[in-house]
Amino acid sequence: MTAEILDGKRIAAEIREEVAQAVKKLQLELTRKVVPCLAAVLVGEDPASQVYVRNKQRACEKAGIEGRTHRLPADTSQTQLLELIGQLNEDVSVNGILVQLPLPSAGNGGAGFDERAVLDAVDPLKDVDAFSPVNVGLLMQGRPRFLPCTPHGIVQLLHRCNISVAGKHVVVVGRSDIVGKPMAMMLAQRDGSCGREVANATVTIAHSRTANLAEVCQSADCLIAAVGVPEMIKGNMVKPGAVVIDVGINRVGDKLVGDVAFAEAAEVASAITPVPGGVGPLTIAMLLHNTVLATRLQHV
Ligand SMILES: NC(=O)C1=CN([C@@H]2O[C@H](COP(=O)(O)OP(=O)(O)OC[C@H]3O[C@@H](n4cnc5c(N)ncnc54)[C@H](OP(=O)(O)O)[C@@H]3O)[C@@H](O)[C@H]2O)C=CC1
Ligand SMILES: Nc1nc(=O)c2c([nH]1)NC[C@@H]1CN(c3ccc(C(=O)N[C@@H](CCC(=O)O)C(=O)O)cc3)C=[N+]21
Repeated sequence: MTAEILDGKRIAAEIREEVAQAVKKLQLELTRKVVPCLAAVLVGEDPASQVYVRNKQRACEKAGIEGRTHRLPADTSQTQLLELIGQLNEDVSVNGILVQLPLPSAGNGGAGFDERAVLDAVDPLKDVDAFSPVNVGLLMQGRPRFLPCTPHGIVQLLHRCNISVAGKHVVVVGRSDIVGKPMAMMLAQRDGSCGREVANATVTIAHSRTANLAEVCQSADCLIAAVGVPEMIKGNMVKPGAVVIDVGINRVGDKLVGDVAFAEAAEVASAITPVPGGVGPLTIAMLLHNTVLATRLQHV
């Protein structure tokens, strides 16, 4: 193996420590004691979400943030879910709201959800995922309030590993609202609003309809895989010396694997993120960061 392993876990710990300091600093600025509070809403039993919720709760506690998880059964109705979000919006002790995606689809006891309507209901000032239309719009315009956690984590990882993508070709495989789309937008920014050092990339977005995906990937100086298909990016799709960022979290048997065939890709790449211990921990660190930012917006 030749590639440098980019230690997301270590960098996430560094960021979490900074967040813990930011919590203390905020508390010194305020006259009455405020403990930042993140409310997560988990409907049903999506496995990637379960991992996330578990790790998030621990990380909150360590950073001096209160984590509350609202677990709802898969057959919860849209109205009930919207009612809970309404309560969390009103509750001044709640600073950040996160609705775990994906919401259960119709069939497993429930009628399914209108995901868009649910995300629209979250108060934009508490929208620590940055999924609400206001926050997506602000990001598109290059004046973000909250940056979405996973892409922001990747920006931080690149920056803190001294990897610049300015002028380079980045291929993002995946165009979801949660990872691929905002990732592509952030890396193409000209003005440093999403992290100066990593902006100015030339970005290609690839997806399930991309023709010649292997060739497109081979042309990437930096390849970011956010697909949700275990180990679909093979070693021969990676350009020698490329930086490979694996966003995928796939449970295969009792193991977590990424979207990249790690061992093969690590033979070719100059640097690569592992799964676990890569992007996942950074997502959580940036969520904590956003929770403190939200608390500041609401109190200062
Ligand atoms: N590490 C972390 O912190 C996080 C990890 N994840 C993980 O990242 C992965 C992606 O998540 P998410 O973005 O939400 O996933 P989605 O399922 O929402 O999106 C997947 C994207 O990949 C594309 N795609 C699917 N199959 C192929 C294929 N064979 N070839 C090319 N493109 C393909 C889809 O294309 P099309 O649009 O055409 O359907 C779609 O754009 C998952 O494993 C998820 O668990 C997610 C969030 C955070
Ligand atoms: N509204 C919403 N926002 C999200 O950001 C969101 C979501 N819904 N739904 C699910 C996906 C998935 N996701 C993960 C983030 C971190 C880990 C994580 O910490 N992974 C560890 C796993 C360690 C382990 O427990 O084995 C790692 O990669 O090292 C996992 C999964 C966020 N997501």
